[in-house]
Amino acid sequence: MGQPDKEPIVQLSHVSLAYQHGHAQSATILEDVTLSIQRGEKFMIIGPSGCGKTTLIKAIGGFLKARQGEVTVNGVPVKKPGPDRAFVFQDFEQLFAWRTVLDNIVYALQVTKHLPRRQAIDKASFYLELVDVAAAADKYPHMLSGGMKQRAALARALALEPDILLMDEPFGALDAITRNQLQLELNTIWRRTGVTIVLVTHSIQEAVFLGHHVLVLSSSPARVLEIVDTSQAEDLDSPAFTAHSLHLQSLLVRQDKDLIREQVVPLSIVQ
Ligand SMILES: Nc1ncnc2c1ncn2[C@@H]1O[C@H](COP(=O)(O)OP(=O)(O)OP(=O)(O)O)[C@@H](O)[C@H]1O
Repeated sequence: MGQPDKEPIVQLSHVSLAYQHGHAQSATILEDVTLSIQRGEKFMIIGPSGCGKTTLIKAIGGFLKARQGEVTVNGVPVKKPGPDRAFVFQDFEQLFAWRTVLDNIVYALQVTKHLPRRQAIDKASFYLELVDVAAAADKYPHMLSGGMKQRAALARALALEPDILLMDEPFGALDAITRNQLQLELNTIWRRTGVTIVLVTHSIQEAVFLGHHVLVLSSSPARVLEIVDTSQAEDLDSPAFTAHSLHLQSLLVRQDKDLIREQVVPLSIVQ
């Protein structure tokens, strides 16, 4: 696996966060979270159900404001969402239902990057090819399988050419075979684009397979339990893969009964 640059692109410094509803505030969700994400790395986030994984990437995305501490991207404090950060969610219904796949991307490029239509079509077509969904360019979202919808959502996010791709359980609702294919393809896309990927997952195996680093959050309020270097554990049959998987499982064993149930035996990845 290639190594990311040794230069932080995202930094969280003592970030604490609660949800604000008018004058009322929720319980603390993130507590004193400090971490660095290197430019060009694949950074995975795991933790117990409901601990605050989505909250953390939304804070990086600029959708939530820290109550204490600071989130910076490229050294600049994050105040709001920006085109340097693109999201892919678990939900299959991320695309506009009334636009074709191609038009979904063209529209995003026109609104966000103010590209002329011809240029937007060329760029959209390039990224549809890259994620292998060009054949569906003229289809509407309801005509696509779940896997194709996720490919299209990924193409739209990549077409914005963000510095950071923020992915919230992007493969969580897919069948095992499609999920494995998309994991492999995400690695290929990452090699071709070098984009920094921050990905939330419930799967230890996915985290170890894809990640250079895996952040393990504690149960509520979420604190950093450990950041594990998994950059040498891409090979599913390797002792490193099994050792990291077991280590992560042991970290979570008292935190989340859903993760305890997950098998740590390496998946057979479909090539
Ligand atoms: N808008 C909101 N207002 C108040 N509380 C919220 C809001 N959104 C999320 N929460 C709470 O914040 C906590 C963390 O939620 P979050 O979605 O970040 O967790 P998660 O780890 O991503 O969850 P999951 O494992 O289910 O995907 C939960 O207790 C949740 O109920």
